[in-house]
Amino acid sequence: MIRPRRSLLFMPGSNARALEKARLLPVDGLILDLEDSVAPEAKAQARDQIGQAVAAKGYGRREVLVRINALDSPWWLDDIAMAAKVKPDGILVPKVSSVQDLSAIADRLSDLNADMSIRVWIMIETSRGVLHAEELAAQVHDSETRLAGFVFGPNDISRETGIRMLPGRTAMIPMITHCILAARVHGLTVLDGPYSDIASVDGFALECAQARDLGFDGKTLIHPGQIEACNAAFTPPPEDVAQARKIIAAFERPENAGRGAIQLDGRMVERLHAEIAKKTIAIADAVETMGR
Ligand SMILES: CC(C)(COP(=O)(O)OP(=O)(O)OC[C@H]1O[C@@H](n2cnc3c(N)ncnc32)[C@H](O)[C@@H]1OP(=O)(O)O)[C@@H](O)C(=O)NCCC(=O)NCCSC(=O)C[C@H](O)C(=O)O
Ligand SMILES: [Mg+2]
Repeated sequence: MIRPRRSLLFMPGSNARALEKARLLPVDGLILDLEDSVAPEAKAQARDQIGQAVAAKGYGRREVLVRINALDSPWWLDDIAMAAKVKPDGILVPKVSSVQDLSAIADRLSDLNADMSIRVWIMIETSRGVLHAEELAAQVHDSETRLAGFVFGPNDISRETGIRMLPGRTAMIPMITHCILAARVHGLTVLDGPYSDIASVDGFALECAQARDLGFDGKTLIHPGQIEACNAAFTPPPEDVAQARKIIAAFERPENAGRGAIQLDGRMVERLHAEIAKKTIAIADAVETMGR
């Protein structure tokens, strides 16, 4: 069954209250952060806190990822060792730019004898990472890499390139689309980065709708107030589900058995639309099963 990843909420590993609160939040996943939201002097305490929280296993069906520090930092080896021990669903590695980076992560996990259930997610948030996105995505075919998906990182992209983060993201769309295409070619999940203006309800709703329409599978969040709108944007609405069922039923009729294209309610529908319809239904069913 498809695992819905409409909403994954980042929270600083140093914030005990947030780690506790997350057990009840209606998100599809959590990203317990050791990187940018944790000050250097708080890294060790945050690592311990995340280790205890993950080991306690109170997050139900929510997918739990631990974002470790970047490979050029002094902390990533301790971070990954903690993750190997407490077994979250995955680690999220920031600023991955090359296949060599992915190999370094795989080698370290292997040296630690880490359970193969721990998947590797990478943030595409450097210019080199974007340029190498297809090569990186292709590594999913090497099971040793454990690669599960991409998370786009607009803040770091903006920092490195000078591209400004503006409503509508016009200047960033080419690189977003490049990453989504790379992910799709190799069957990876791809999640949008966070939206920082937590006070802007309308701006956030627009960005969620845009992320969905660009083809992202879901979006990462930074505040509980963003969950509901994000889930709503990435949940197929009942009318789309009803239409999807209608398309599938139409192609199952004996008179349409040999046809590639049919007319349904005044529109042309092809078998590729039946494939899309099946995915819509699978996501809707999975969301219903999760009960959110
Ligand atoms: C942005 C925040 C620092 C705001 O925190 P705060 O001022 O405390 O917010 P509120 O008073 O509105 O909080 C209300 C209650 O909600 C809880 N809360 C807040 N945020 C979270 C959260 N993320 N997860 C769980 N719970 C949260 C508060 O504890 C309050 O609870 P209560 O006490 O019961 O009232 C803060 O939201 C925050 O730290 N957000 C996450 C920041 C983060 O993780 N950043 C890193 C990821 S984004 C990134 O790195 C960029 C990316 O890499 C890129 O390059 O683009
Ligand atoms: Mg970043």
